Amino acid sequence: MERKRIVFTGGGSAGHVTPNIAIINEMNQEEWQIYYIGSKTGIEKELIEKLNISYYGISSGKLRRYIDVENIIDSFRVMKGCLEARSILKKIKPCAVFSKGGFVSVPVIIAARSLDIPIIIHESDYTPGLANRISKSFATKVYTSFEEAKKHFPANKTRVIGSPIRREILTGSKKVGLDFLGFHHGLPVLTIMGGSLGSKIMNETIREALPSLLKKYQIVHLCGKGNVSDSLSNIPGYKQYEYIHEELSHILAATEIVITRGGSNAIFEFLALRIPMLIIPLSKKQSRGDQLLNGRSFEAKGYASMLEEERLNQETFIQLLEQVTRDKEKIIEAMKCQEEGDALRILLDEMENIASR
Ligand SMILES: CC(=O)N[C@H]1[C@@H](OP(=O)(O)OP(=O)(O)OC[C@H]2O[C@@H](n3ccc(=O)[nH]c3=O)[C@H](O)[C@@H]2O)O[C@H](CO)[C@@H](O)[C@@H]1O
Repeated sequence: MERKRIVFTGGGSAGHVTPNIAIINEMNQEEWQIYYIGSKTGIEKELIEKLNISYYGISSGKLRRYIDVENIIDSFRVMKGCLEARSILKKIKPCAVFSKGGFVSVPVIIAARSLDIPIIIHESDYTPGLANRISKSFATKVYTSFEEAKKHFPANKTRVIGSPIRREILTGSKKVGLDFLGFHHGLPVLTIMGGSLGSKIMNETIREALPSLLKKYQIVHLCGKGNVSDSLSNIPGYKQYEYIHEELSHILAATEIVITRGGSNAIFEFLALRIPMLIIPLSKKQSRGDQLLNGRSFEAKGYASMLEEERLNQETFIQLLEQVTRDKEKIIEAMKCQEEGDALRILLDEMENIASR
């Protein structure tokens, strides 16, 4: 029997790829032939090629919210990407394109639309990114993680489902995590995730606070590419990694508190794992402010405390961390009251649905 064909797209940072990985890992490859269209050099290429599925790299331009001469060059790259995506899609003839957003998805969506291929998009953030704002009118179906994001999309084709989380993230072992880290049971584990790309300001603040933090915690620091500090590599109770792959589930199973950027996928994973969070969102100066809104929403629901980057210093950081440590049980109780949907199942059913039409 011929396999059903589907194309995934999304990239630029891991947050636009890990939900795709969650779905791909659940699809039976004897029934589905899965393809991925991403950029030629982005993180999606590295993460997807590990899965052993066909990967196509296309030209793509950065989508900027400000005026820049680079925008002219990038608009040509996007046009080139559209033509490349169109010829790939014509060859594959998929039953649908699933997009997680990020700038590389735009040419793929435009090409899919021009070929009348059904398009499903998922928006992870409180407000849509530029790519999904462009894509929304072309989409057949839109899914969102946040209830509050729904109003930005056409009501008749939008559904709130939460975040599709990699199942393996939820099945880690504390013992394996502690063994991997070389940590003991005596002090709680604090994990720091500065977003999939790391965060300079978070890295600096944490490293300055290390002497006092290490009296109370064992620390895992996911610090982003090129940010491992050799001078700190032999400190007992402190482990740094640029990016963690398979071991993440075990590290999180061993984690008591997490300090994180406000990236949607990460915070939904911590919520599902009931790990209390201190969220330090990317500021409005460096982004459209989506992480601030994500963080505020989680704080209002009692899942986290939030510290805005402008207020971040040693004192506020330690104070807020102590607050989360004190409120840990209360936060976990609030997390347990969250209505649990199965976003992954809903998306898999949707794909079966489209393929059977
Ligand atoms: C700078 C930027 O544009 N950030 C955006 C990006 O964040 P970013 O790419 O940081 O994405 P998220 O925080 O949403 O997700 C990161 C993903 O990477 C995984 N992970 C991370 C570190 C690691 O060592 N190993 C690992 O597997 C996490 O478990 C998670 O699944 O996409 C998010 C979702 O649209 C947005 O909310 C963010 O604003």
